[in-house]
Amino acid sequence: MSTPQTESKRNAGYQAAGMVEDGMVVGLGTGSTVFFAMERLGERIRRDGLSIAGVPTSYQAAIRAREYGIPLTSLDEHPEIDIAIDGADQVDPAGNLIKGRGAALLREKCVADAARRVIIVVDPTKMVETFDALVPVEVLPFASTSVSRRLSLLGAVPTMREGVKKDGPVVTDNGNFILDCSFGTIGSPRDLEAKIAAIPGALECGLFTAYGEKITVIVGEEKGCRVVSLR
Ligand SMILES: O=C[C@H](O)[C@H](O)[C@H](O)COP(=O)(O)O
Repeated sequence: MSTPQTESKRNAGYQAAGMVEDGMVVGLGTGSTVFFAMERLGERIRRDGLSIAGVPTSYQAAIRAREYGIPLTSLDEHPEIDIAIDGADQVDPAGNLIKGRGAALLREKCVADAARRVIIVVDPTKMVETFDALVPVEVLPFASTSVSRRLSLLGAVPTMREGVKKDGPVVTDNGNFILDCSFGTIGSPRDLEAKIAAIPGALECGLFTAYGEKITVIVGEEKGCRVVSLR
């Protein structure tokens, strides 16, 4: 059943797909919103002969892209990406992001970093003034307890993400665990990202604060969508 939120996601995804040009290498994010962009890209490939290659950020993105007929390539083949389309869990007015609800944050950050332009597609519930969502941290299983302790010292309440229809921890596409960290309200996302990055065994976190200059945020509405100007 289609809900207003689904329509918002669809409108954002379709708008982003319209920004892709012939011949581009496209980063394909993970999650429910970016799937609409992939759906529309698949239509453009079939209907208009659009020629692109996608770099998937997860098994889920790769599987869905194949279903939509989007040819795939890799970050090894294309260490520079023309445009990446991805979702987010929260977006602040400067274009900082929290990502990783789907545990794809590590590859998503590699792709965002490699991309010349990043299009973030969200529904209006994701737009916030200040971050307060859980920050996922991908951790090396060997170091999960020591990383958890260090995160606690930074003020987090870390919880190991558990599988659904699988007992025990979520194992990411990279073979690691996820610690979901509650920090309450986050005053300086950039500082926090840097502090987490300095913990050995914390492989990446879901705070994305380095890409505001190349990010365009498309907020889908029930009817249409708007492009947000970043402050
Ligand atoms: O790991 C998952 C990703 O960061 C997603 O892009 C993010 O969680 C947003 O997903 P959705 O579009 O389903 O809300």
